[in-house]
Amino acid sequence: MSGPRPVVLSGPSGAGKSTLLKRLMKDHEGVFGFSVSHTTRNPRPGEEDGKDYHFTTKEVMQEGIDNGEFIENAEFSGNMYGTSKSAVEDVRAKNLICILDVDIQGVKRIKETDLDPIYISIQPPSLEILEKRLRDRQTETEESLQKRLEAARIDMELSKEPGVFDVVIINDDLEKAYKELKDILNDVSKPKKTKIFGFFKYFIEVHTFCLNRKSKRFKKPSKKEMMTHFFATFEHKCDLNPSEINASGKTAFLFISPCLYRQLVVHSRTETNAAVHLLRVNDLKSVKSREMNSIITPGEIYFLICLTTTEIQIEIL
Ligand SMILES: Nc1nc2c(ncn2[C@@H]2O[C@H](COP(=O)(O)OP(=O)(O)O)[C@@H](O)[C@H]2O)c(=O)[nH]1
Ligand SMILES: Nc1ncnc2c1ncn2[C@@H]1O[C@H](COP(=O)(O)OP(=O)(O)O)[C@@H](O)[C@H]1O
Repeated sequence: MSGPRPVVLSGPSGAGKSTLLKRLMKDHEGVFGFSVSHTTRNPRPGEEDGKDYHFTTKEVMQEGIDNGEFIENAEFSGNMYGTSKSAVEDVRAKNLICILDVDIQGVKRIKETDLDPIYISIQPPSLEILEKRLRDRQTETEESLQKRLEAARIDMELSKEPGVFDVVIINDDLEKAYKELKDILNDVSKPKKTKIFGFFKYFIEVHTFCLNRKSKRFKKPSKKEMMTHFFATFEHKCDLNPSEINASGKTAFLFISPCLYRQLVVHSRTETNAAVHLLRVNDLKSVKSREMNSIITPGEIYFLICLTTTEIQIEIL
């Protein structure tokens, strides 16, 4: 799948996943998008259908599962939960980093797919504290609380196994846990390695531009600025394979950092760490300033490449 790596948040019910997630989404609007799961459990007060979950029935959900509409699904505390393909695709279509909140069964299922996310486990400091938080939350009956605690015991054991999670965060102090999560996601949101499938023969126009730090308006960089950026040393490589391109005849705009552009121009078969951002728009004027701000750092010089296709495949590894 293309785009930045998704993020899977898992951990026992009551560990603090939703609390951390909600804060993250609020503080980083336009960066992360939540994969809205389906569930057969009843909505809690304040939960919104289509935002927190797609609340559904067992029959409807089973039909969707049978029709292959789900990436994964699991039973938890007597209810069905599942991630639909469209939940993830909706987030990716908006160019956002997809965050999934799934239980340990979901983690295992996702590992069998090609989603390739970062796996983060949020753990409580202890089972006793978890129980207290769940009781204080006042969302569970005694029966569902006991089921959650039972699942939590298994989850807490499994999360200690090496290789299951990339990172385990102990949510003792909320501020500390939030900072840890933010730091990890900060790394994730920077593309590490980018694979680009050949498109340079489809260039129709190349512009250089820079967003003015103060006015936030575009300006053409000076020759000196350009040269400094353009010839900046870098040792990354870029893998180009023109046969992979699937031209549709439309125009797309590719915002590309100078070092990668230079690699493309020199036509070398190398790899790159350069940040690449693809905006699927047919008209530059339609790019909202919020989208632009999440892509472009004011003061840095970019190349804007107009391409004759919207079907460029960019895989961020
Ligand atoms: N496998 C799977 N688990 C999910 C999904 N959505 C939520 N869950 C998990 O289901 C469990 C129960 O979620 P929920 O009923 O919202 O309770 P809460 O986690 O205590 O707020 C949690 O461990 C979630 O991570 C999903 O789409 N797939
Ligand atoms: N670090 C923390 N310290 C104290 N209470 C917390 C902390 N993190 C979360 N909580 C509280 O614990 C309860 C469970 O958190 P929640 O985010 O709903 O967990 P989850 O989504 O993992 O089920 C909530 O009432 C929340 O306000």
